[in-house]
Amino acid sequence: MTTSQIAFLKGHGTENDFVIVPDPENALDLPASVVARLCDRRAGIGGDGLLHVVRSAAHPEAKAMAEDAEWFMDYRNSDGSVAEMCGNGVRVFARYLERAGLVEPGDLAVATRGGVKKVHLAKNGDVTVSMGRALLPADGVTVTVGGRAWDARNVNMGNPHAVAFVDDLAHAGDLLTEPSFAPAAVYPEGVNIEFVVDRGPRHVAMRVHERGSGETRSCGTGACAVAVAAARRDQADPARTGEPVTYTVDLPGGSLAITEHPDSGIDMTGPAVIVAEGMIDPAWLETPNE
Ligand SMILES: N[C@@H](CCC[C@H](N)C(=O)O)C(=O)O
Repeated sequence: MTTSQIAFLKGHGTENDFVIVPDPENALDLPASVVARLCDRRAGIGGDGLLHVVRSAAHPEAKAMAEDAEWFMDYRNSDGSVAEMCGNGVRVFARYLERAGLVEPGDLAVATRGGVKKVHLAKNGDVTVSMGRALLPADGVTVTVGGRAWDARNVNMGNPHAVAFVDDLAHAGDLLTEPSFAPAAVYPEGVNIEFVVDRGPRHVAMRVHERGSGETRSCGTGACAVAVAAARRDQADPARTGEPVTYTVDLPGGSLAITEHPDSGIDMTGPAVIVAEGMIDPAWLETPNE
């Protein structure tokens, strides 16, 4: 880690919160241990994850996308692990780019490990991300908490999800530990697990246990996975009906609107807010136990 001052910002999307570290030329060494310390809610800045803001051309994982998207979201979970995609993160990332004057307001593209995502920053503060298509592997998955078990739907939004429809969100328990899932081989890289109840027509509520972060107050890719699973359950698959379908997904931190189109994938709309900016104390960074 470098000893010079490092700028950071803090932001959130429906209370899925992130430490944002601008590093255009990819000059910082951010090992998992440093990310975990920065995301620590008591001894660090605190966040569900970290958004490392790097020019695509300067990052080996993003170089190939540099012509289509100038900026790469190098996303990390709060335990320091790498994830393919973060739906709330990409909205907050776009909000940061606009605020910093690094992109024009309106439409932009962001490179992620899950591919290039098109983003629209609306004047009312909402940000819409085109998330691409969901994959629906046919594996049967069971999620268990306490004595209860549910059949879950395997949905891949670039990152892996298991969606379980439950009678009561309280049945997910305290989510302080990861729910068990089987067979483990379906998710060799781990999984994000969503628990869902119905609230009304095309309206659901969910809780999530995120891989690498624990229970969070929102998960954008999770909300998309839930909307897709609900549409299949409700016989409203746009590829069959030819009509787009929109679900409102309530999460502990707010609501997201998820629209699945017959041929162009999934749009997710919700707020994205920058709440603070500051400098990381280099002395703190250099003394790992403080
Ligand atoms: N909160 C995110 C998802 C972040 C990544 C996830 N924990 C994983 O490891 O796949 C979102 O808003 O999508």
